[in-house]
Order: sequence, then C-alpha cells, then structure tokens
Amino acid sequence: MPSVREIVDRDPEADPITVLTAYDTPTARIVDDAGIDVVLVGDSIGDAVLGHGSSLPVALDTMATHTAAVARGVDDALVVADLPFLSYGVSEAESLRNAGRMLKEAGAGAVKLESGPHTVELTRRLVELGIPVQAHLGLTPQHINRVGLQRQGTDEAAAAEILDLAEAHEEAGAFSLILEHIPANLAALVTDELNIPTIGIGAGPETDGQVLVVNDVVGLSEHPPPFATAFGNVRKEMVAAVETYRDEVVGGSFPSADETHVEEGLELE
Ligand SMILES: Nc1nc(=O)c2c([nH]1)NC[C@@H]1CN(c3ccc(C(=O)N[C@@H](CCC(=O)O)C(=O)O)cc3)CN21
Ligand SMILES: CC(C)C(=O)C(=O)O
Ligand SMILES: [Mg+2]
Repeated sequence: MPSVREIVDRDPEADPITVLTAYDTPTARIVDDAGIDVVLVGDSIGDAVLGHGSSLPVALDTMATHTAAVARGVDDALVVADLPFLSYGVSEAESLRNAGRMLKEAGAGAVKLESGPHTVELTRRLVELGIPVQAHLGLTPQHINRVGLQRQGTDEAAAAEILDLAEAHEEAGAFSLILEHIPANLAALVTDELNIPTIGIGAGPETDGQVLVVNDVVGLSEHPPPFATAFGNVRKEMVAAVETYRDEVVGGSFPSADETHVEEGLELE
C-alpha cells in the first residue's frame, strides 16, 4: 500500500488522483489492477450492497469486515475506510478507538469521516495519534435527515462555510478532502485555496481527483445519483447470464455431458 504521503506529494495537474469505492475482494482486485490510486471502502455499502435506503444503518463491524476484504484484494492502492454514522463524534475516546480499529484490525491506510464544525478537533487528535484522515465536505449523506441528498454550497453563506471548514480541516492535519455534490466553481475555489488534494464527486472537473461508487461506474446501480456516469453495463450482463442459466436448467441443456462426470468403475446397486 502506498503511504498517504505518496498521494499528497503527487502533482495532480499532471496526474489527477483516481479514487473508486470497493466493498469486496474480487472488486478491489479489479479496481487495484486498473491502476486506481485509492480504494475507498465507503459507507455507501449501506445502499450499494446491503439494501438499506441509506448509509445510516451501517455498523462499524460491517466496515471492518469489508475493509479487511478489500485490503486482501489490493496490492498497490491506498485503502481508505469510511467511518460509519455515529461511530465517531459521540465521544472522543470511542471515536479514536473505532478509527484505530480500521488500521490495526482491518488493514486500512487511512480513515475518512464526514466533516463539520464538530470534527476539526477530532481530526487533529486522530492525526496526532498517527491515523491519517480524509475529510469530507459538501453533501455529507450521514446528515440525510437534516439536508437530504441535495446539492450543497449553493448560496454565498453556505459556500463560505464549506471553504472555512475545508481550511480548518487542512489546518487540523487532514491529508485530503472529498468535496461532494457542490458547484464546480466552489470546488475550484476550495482546490485553489488548499494545499492538500481535493477529490470531487459531483463537484466538477477542477478538483485534484475524482471519486465515484463502483456500482455506479460499472452500471450495476438501479438509481445512481445524478452526477454519476455508468461506464459499463454490468447489470445487463448479469441479467443475461442469470436468465440464460435459468433457461438452460429448465430446458435441460445444463449440465451437459461436458459439464458432467460419470465414474465408470463405480459399482452402484
Ligand atoms: N450508489 C451510490 N452512489 C453514490 O454516489 C452514493 C451512494 N450510493 N450512497 C451514499 C451517497 C449518497 N449519494 C447521493 C445519492 C443521491 C443523490 C441524489 O439523487 N440527489 C438529487 C436529489 C435527491 C433528493 O432530493 O432526494 C439531486 O438532484 O441532487 C445525491 C447523492 C452519493 N453517494
Ligand atoms: C461517495 C463517497 C465519497 C463515500 O463517502 C461513500 O462511498 O460512502
Ligand atoms: Mg461515505
């Protein structure tokens, strides 16, 4: 796994940073082999994999299990574990221990948490203890009950707050910042003002890198967000394979002689 330093020290103008989620070993291997720089084990697992309507029900144990699965599939990328809803911010001690688990037990190289005024000091403590932190501003889906899933930072006051918080988290020691679902001109301004790399999702082309959810990228999601593009059609491929399997079983063509083993010497009554 590369150190966080290698990501931070890149020249993103020459070499934009690529980030993609993964939740399991085979997918992580595909993502890593493709040369993606950072594999994010997102709490988006809640809707992308586990069938919850949101990320809120995702447990810390679930994130530890899937982060470990991803780490086993990755040779080259940095593995970042998203801290799930209420696993941080309730008490400092619990937050630090929960974040530490992702590095000590699950094999992540860094954690990500959804940032706000309440996470500046937590970010500082985590970094002091040696846990690299990726901050996340703009749309923070763990606040779905307060802000929904709308674009953020669309008026001057909200944009100024995002810029202030971005600077505060850089100062607190975050190694990178995710900017989600904000105007491209705001993301460009934040990227200009910060020294740490910004990674955009629904934040236009001017950030230092991009992140998307792998299910959206491969075309597996039924309801992808408006800013996601499917670069493939895995859902169609899976539907076709499953339907063909069913048809061949029902029609008697699977398993065929080629797919069948008869033990000639076996004496059966
Ligand atoms: N598959 C997947 N892809 C993602 O990018 C993703 C997740 N899941 N889960 C966690 C968050 C949630 N995300 C989302 C999901 C939906 C919208 C969306 O549809 N926004 C609409 C408004 C929807 C509403 O008001 O309910 C928009 O027009 O902005 C945005 C971000 C991004 N993240
Ligand atoms: C969409 C990214 C940034 C994320 O937080 C997730 O996948 O959970
Ligand atoms: Mg997340």
